[in-house]
Amino acid sequence: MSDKEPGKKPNTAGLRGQVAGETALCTVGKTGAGLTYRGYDITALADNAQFEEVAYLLLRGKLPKRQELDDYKKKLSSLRALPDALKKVLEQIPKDAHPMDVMRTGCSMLGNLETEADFSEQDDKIDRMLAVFPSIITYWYRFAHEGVRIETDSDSDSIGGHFLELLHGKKPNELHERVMNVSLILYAEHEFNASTFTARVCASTLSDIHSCVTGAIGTLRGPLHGGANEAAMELIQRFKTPDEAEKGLMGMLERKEKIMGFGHAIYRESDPRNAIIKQWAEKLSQEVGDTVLYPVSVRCEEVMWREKKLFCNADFFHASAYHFMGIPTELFTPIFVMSRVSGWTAHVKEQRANNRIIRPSADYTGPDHSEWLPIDQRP
Ligand SMILES: CC(=O)SCCNC(=O)CCNC(=O)[C@H](O)C(C)(C)COP(=O)(O)OP(=O)(O)OC[C@H]1O[C@@H](n2cnc3c(N)ncnc32)[C@H](O)[C@@H]1OP(=O)(O)O
Ligand SMILES: O=C([O-])CC(=O)C(=O)O
Repeated sequence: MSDKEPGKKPNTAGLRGQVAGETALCTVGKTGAGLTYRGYDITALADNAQFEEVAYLLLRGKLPKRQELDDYKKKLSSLRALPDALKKVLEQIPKDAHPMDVMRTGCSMLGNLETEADFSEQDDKIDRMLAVFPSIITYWYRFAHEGVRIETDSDSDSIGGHFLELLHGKKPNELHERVMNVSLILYAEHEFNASTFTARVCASTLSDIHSCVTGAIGTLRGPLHGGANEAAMELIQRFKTPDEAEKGLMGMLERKEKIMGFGHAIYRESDPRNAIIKQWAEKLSQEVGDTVLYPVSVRCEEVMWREKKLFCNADFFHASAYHFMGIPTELFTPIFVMSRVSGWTAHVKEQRANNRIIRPSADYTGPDHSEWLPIDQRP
């Protein structure tokens, strides 16, 4: 049922439709605009930009010139090493831990070792997180699963290429590096989504940058938000053919189950990131000779639109795209973190620059007055 029906009171649960602040970073679902970062259309960015260029745009307020981008990438490449104390902590985390919990702990530990003493340090702390997050997740993953202590530098000058190189122990091919770059751009920023709002609430108390990002990681972890890309993978892997997928989805819809990777809190007809990642998923599917996952994903998309007018969000085709590049499913959401840390921290900077503590009100629904009873007289 649409909230827009005449006479129907809008459903504002989940703060839907409420303006909770200002931002110059991003528009989501604005009529005719789709998704923009500082006014740049997401398609133009995904077609032309490097992720580091987009991070610079979000964090420094303008696209870098050639020399500025070269310097920025050099700086990020120089910040990839893990402190020994952080390696020790990562080595304690069990193999069956969720990698998002590893990211959360990794970020928090980094905040203990390299604390932001003063907001004047924020840009350096942010650059460090952008540079070191791929090292945190791949160091833990390969230590926990293969028992190796990897070196965390690589020849790759891009964050996406660097991640793949550390994960697989070899340089990625051009297509994979390109897709990682596009993926990181698509996930970089999305206005007042739940994890970004978490970061801003934390920032509004004048807390430190690692606390803001640690809280945001915890919020992104849930399957209704970033965790949906992993859940989407689990879904599509259940089906061996498109017909099986159709039957399976129809059953799930009948049982009123949530289908992960579909729907959105703000977009109503499509998520502009989907068309972009879908094209790349198709290219990757051809590269690996896949005849199952991509056609199954396409059928899921058709069925969900036909039955419920629900469309794929950014997460759905990311699942098969990442899978085709040999990325383990449980690392999908940490990749989202490696990207969204740019958006989160750009929002923290924006909040700090014009701050008032975020403290909304609640409609009280409890009893009017409760009479105190001593403990042994309580019913
Ligand atoms: C990068 C990202 O974070 S994108 C989001 C990733 N999350 C997912 O993919 C999880 C699956 N999707 C969902 O749970 C939801 O669509 C959300 C959380 C993204 C948005 O939630 P809401 O804003 O509450 O959705 P919305 O108001 O559009 O829901 C309308 C109706 O469609 C249903 N619906 C929405 N998405 C789905 C879905 N994926 N599967 C089945 N039904 C759905 C809702 O249950 C609701 O039904 P109701 O009116 O009977 O209660
Ligand atoms: O905007 C949202 O609610 C969720 C989302 O798509 C994102 O954070 O990328």
